[in-house]
Amino acid sequence: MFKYNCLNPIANIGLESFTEEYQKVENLQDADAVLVRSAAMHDLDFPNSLHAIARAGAGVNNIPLEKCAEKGIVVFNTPGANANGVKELVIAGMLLASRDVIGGVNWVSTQKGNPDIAKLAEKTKNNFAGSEIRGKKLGVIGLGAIGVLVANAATHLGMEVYGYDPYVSVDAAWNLSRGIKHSKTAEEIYKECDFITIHVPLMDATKKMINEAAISMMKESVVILNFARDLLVDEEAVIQGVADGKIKKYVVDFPNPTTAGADGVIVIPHLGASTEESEDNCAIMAVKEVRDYLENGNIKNSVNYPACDMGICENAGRICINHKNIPNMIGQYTSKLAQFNLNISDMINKSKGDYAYTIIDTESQVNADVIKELASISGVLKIRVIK
Ligand SMILES: NC(=O)c1ccc[n+]([C@@H]2O[C@H](COP(=O)([O-])OP(=O)(O)OC[C@H]3O[C@@H](n4cnc5c(N)ncnc54)[C@H](O)[C@@H]3O)[C@@H](O)[C@H]2O)c1
Ligand SMILES: O=C(O)CC[C@@H](O)C(=O)O
Repeated sequence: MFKYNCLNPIANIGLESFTEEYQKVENLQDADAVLVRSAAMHDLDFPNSLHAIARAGAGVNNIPLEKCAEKGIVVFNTPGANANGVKELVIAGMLLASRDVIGGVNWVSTQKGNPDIAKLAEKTKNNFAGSEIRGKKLGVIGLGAIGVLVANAATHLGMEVYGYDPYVSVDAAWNLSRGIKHSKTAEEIYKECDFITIHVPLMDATKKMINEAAISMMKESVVILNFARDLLVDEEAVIQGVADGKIKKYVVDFPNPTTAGADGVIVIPHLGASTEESEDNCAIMAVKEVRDYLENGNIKNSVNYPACDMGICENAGRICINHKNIPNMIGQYTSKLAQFNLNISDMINKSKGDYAYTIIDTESQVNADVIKELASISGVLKIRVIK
């Protein structure tokens, strides 16, 4: 029996794909796996029983990835599963920044019961008039799952789109519409574009990437859209830019005391992925990843351990080892198994940065003594017997 804990509400359609072999537990300390959305996990203590954390979403800045890797806990996310939901809200954000729909709707609600509202609206509507996005230049920083969809959708709306991503994947590049201009520097985007949208992960290297220096290169009346993470932007500098008349609007999906209620800022309460479809997609993918890992030892879409897949075990035994990426680990495993006269029928070893993962299938079952011997090897972080 496997136990899982949910730190946030996870869509039922995903949880329903856990079999009767799984039990939901209320306490993380009892869990083999945790499902999470945006709950902050940095200050939590993780029990030795915990093998996996699945983020039903893309951003993993709420999870201590290194601390997890050190404990042999594999952290998964669900790449692309909520990208369409975010893309649609980014398009809405561009429209809301271009035309004062929010101001207009708010004005109408102040006229409740006014029999002359229709006539008054015709006189007043000019206050809420705006401009169109067709023909404007959009700069997309970060061409991953979301950035590619935003860039392609914007070209279909008649925008001239510039894309910047020094680490763009081959798949993402293939998926980009041909009309998108490839910017080799972020500066080109800052200097050229009327709308700038960022879709990069929050990491040390990207923190406050939109800062005073970046803003100073931007065009007058630029619109900045941030559906990635608030800490990517120096929001004090943005608010100053709005006050100076340089920035027309800042549209952001992450409310905080700096931006809530600030002039020229449209703050959305983190709704990018809050659609039925995105929540379902993320939950289904997260549960699938957890099940494949707990039941077969396979890793797909991990952010702190390498991808590693040996399918379903058809042999007598399977051992999975999370370990440091240092020399001679495989040599030590094979010689320990040889000491116990265990024949290896299949084996795979993959690494990612400082960490590595090995799956070993054996021709006979492994007993507790073998596991104790393997676990005693320096550099082994976690060891599991799947079969
Ligand atoms: N508002 C929401 O509800 C919501 C939903 C999903 C994701 N997000 C946020 O959006 C981010 C992006 O999501 P995604 O699914 O597109 O992720 P992704 O991993 O598919 O794409 C991120 C892209 O950013 C690029 N990148 C990294 N550093 C860069 C840099 N310095 N300059 C330019 N590009 C850089 C990467 O190469 C990658 O292509 C997530 O990390 C998350 O923080 C927010
Ligand atoms: O779970 C959510 O609602 C938000 C998810 C989003 O921020 C992400 O990074 O995927």
